Amino acid sequence: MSAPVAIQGLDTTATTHPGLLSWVAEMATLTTPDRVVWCDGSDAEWRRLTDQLVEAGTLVRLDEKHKPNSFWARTDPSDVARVEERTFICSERESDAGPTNNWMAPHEMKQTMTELYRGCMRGRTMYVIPFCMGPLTAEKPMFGVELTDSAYVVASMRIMARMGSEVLAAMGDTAEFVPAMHSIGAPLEPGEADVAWPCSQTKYISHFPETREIWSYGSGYGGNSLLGKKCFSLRIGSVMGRDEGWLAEHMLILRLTSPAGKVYHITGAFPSACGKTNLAMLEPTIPGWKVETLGDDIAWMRFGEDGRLYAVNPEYGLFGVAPGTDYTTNPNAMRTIAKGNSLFTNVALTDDGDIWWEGMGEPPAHLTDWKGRDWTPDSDEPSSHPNSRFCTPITQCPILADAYDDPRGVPIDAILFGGRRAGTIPLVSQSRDWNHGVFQGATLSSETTAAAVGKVGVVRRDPMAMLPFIGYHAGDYFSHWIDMGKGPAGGGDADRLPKIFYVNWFRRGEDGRFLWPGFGENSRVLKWVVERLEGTAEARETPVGFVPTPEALDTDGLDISRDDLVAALAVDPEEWRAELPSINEWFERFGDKLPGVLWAELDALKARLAND
Ligand SMILES: Nc1nc2c(ncn2[C@@H]2O[C@H](COP(=O)(O)OP(=O)(O)OP(=O)(O)O)[C@@H](O)[C@H]2O)c(=O)[nH]1
Ligand SMILES: O=C([O-])CC(=O)C(=O)O
Ligand SMILES: [Mn+2]
Repeated sequence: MSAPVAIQGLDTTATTHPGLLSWVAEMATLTTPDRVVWCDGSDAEWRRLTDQLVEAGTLVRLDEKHKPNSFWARTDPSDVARVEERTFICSERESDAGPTNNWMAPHEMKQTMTELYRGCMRGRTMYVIPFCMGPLTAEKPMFGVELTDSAYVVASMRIMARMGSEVLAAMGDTAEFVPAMHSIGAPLEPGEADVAWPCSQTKYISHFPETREIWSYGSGYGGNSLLGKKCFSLRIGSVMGRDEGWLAEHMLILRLTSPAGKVYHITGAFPSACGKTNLAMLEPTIPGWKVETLGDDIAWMRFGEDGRLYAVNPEYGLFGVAPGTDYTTNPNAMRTIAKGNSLFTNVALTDDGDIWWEGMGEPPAHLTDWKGRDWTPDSDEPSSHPNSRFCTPITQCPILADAYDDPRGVPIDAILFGGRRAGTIPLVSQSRDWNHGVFQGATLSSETTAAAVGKVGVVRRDPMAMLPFIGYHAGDYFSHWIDMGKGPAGGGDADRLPKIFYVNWFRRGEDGRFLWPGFGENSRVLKWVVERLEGTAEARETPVGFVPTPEALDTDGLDISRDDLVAALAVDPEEWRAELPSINEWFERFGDKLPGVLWAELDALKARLAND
């Protein structure tokens, strides 16, 4: 094809990587932006972009005395969360996408989206964002390049991922990278005035697992547009992990130090808006225990030479749920954002240039709500969208662990699976062994939240909290988990594997109250977990695993009634028997792809419940 008509900035000296140059030229020719800008990740670039976004009305600068170098953003009211219905895994064969994903043939999707992309950046700038998920010092750095016509995406990516000149230089001329194409899908005709949050009603979030490409169209919102996050680190990452023998998971990573100075590392997979950020930054309420943060959303786990599983956080920032975040629930998140350099999306603005959301103490007498309207405590609707977010550098977290930048990661002692369930699931149970833990993960269930478009509060299976993020057939994903239990190259030692636990902070009493106080008090559960690793904590064996006796949990100084504690820990065979048909139905969806060991686990559970 002939060279594109002079698009300013295409003739870059920023890189001599031939594959990158030709891909950028191809996409610029297709989308016809006015200019192409190669992002360097500098402070000057951040200032330029945020000034421009303020000018355009997308951002409002917050008052320096509250939140320095920080901004308030409001999206289009239709563009507020991940769009699972519009998310596709475009593997060559439909059967490789499996029953939990939307599928379209790659050539068909590319044809459809090529027509959408044609001219879609007219009147706009195409930004080229070289990024790296995980430390640049990794043996094999995980490069990606995102092309986008959204300056908001560039600013957010600067917080969420290592990006810019340093990454481009490290890529050299030959590095492999994941091409991640993004457009908001809102071309501007000459003379046409822009809106504050341009986007399209037509949305596609497409993944091509075989060629490891991402094409996103129509949305500017978080998980739909910051393509290093869910799209690369989870959907494409899970495919890489399957092929290369590692795990890409929707997990927080924390370091826990006991009063005796013993160090443990724990990961936790809870569905979106079910407590990962809060647990990752937890402030223990029990004396002498210390938590340090390593990651709040994504963990890449590989075997080390010692046969242990090591976790790395591929991200560089926190994209946290705002409502409910406060000095009483998550003080470390509050301290992180207080340092500024953050973007706040779909929260409320105070009259003196700070942000506010539900759960942050007493509401001020007047606010501007996430839709830009006047808001008072008498208003009918909440001031902030339930999926409103703070986007803030993880390096500002006051309890960030020093191992955060270590490309080897940290050795994992325990994995927690968790969901949001009003009943049935006890506060914590320990799996009998690895395969039983995989069964707990594979049957994890949770009430839906506002993190994805759709009805909230519906119980659904969300295996390993990865339902919307597994980039291939979920049955094969379960097999991969079972195989990981055999250790590196199948020759592992079960003792070196992390132990698996299932938690539920969200069980409710008959009156609808949460039975367990949660947040910082979850340190009591973490304490029990590591005491189980040490073999010192009491548990009773139940049909669903080992559950603490009420005495085994440290409740010193905790304000909880004995009845609530017992109810939080209860395993009611009746409730569990009622759960079995839906587990059976769930497993049947995977046909012969469901590993036999998981059917065996279900049979064993049925047998234990029958005897109970
Ligand atoms: N009752 C109760 N609520 C909690 C607890 N931990 C978190 N929450 C609430 O759950 C919601 C989501 O918490 P987050 O920690 O942001 O969830 P997340 O898993 O990081 O969410 P994503 O960023 O969407 O993946 C917030 O409203 C919290 O206040 C807990 O221990 N108990
Ligand atoms: O992806 C997003 O938009 C936010 C997030 O972390 C999740 O939903 O799990
Ligand atoms: Mn998440």
